[in-house]
Amino acid sequence: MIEIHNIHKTFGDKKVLDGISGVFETGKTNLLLGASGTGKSVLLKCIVGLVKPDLGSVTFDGTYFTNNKLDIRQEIRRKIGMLFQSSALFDSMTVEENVMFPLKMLAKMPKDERMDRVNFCLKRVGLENANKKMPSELSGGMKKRVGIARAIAPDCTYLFCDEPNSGLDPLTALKIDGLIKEITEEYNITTIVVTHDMNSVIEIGDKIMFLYEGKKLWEGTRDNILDSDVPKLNEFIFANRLMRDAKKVEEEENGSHQ
Ligand SMILES: Nc1ncnc2c1ncn2[C@@H]1O[C@H](COP(=O)(O)OP(=O)(O)OP(=O)(O)O)[C@@H](O)[C@H]1O
Repeated sequence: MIEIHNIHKTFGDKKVLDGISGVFETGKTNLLLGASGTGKSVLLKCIVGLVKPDLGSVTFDGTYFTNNKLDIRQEIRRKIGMLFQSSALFDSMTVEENVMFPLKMLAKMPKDERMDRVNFCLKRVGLENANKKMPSELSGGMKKRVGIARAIAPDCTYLFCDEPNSGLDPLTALKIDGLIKEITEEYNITTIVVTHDMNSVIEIGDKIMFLYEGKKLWEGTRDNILDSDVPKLNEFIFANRLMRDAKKVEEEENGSHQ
């Protein structure tokens, strides 16, 4: 479980995060949802320690992270896997070398054990025969899969995904979402996904935090998001025609039951 308390961040005179608190649960896919520029990525970076909040704290499974001693922060960082928007694979390395990379950096693991772990992770994401391929030979969806394999390779406890669906067709996006959710549940990790994709909300939103202009306006699950009474959230959701239709069906069904 990750807890954040009263996170503030300002760049120059622009307040980007304005006192955000909340809990991200273990074994669940926790979404940070909001329109472009609302501070989702900055909040994610504050949580992983890539950006220092001006005020506020982050706690990983009860261990205080922000401003703690370097060795404690490093210990927590070792348990974090990251999947970046662009997949961020090393273009000059094969798939196998990309997934091996964090194992070489972080773990004192014998070579054959490292290789077993790489093969295990590639198999888990459905890429068992791609070891020797170069990133340039892969489709967007395959690159995301390699990114996921690399993120989970060091046996992560926390998984952070920044817009994992960007640039993917809807069917591939669905598969990547499904894979993230499956892995989260299978290994009981705490996953945070930054997204503005309503499909992801409906497919994998176990817990959703909606941000607007640096503030948390709503928190809930995919089961109650269509019933929110927060105007800014409704504006965001029902900009999507399918969501408007879903709401209409729900209202008609409720009407017919009364
Ligand atoms: N290092 C930085 N220096 C100055 N401003 C920044 C920096 N990082 C982010 N910002 C600003 O903070 C605001 C929030 O950015 P952020 O990337 O968190 O938005 P977002 O909600 O993730 O949007 P998107 O969905 O488009 O990625 C933006 O106005 C952005 O320009």
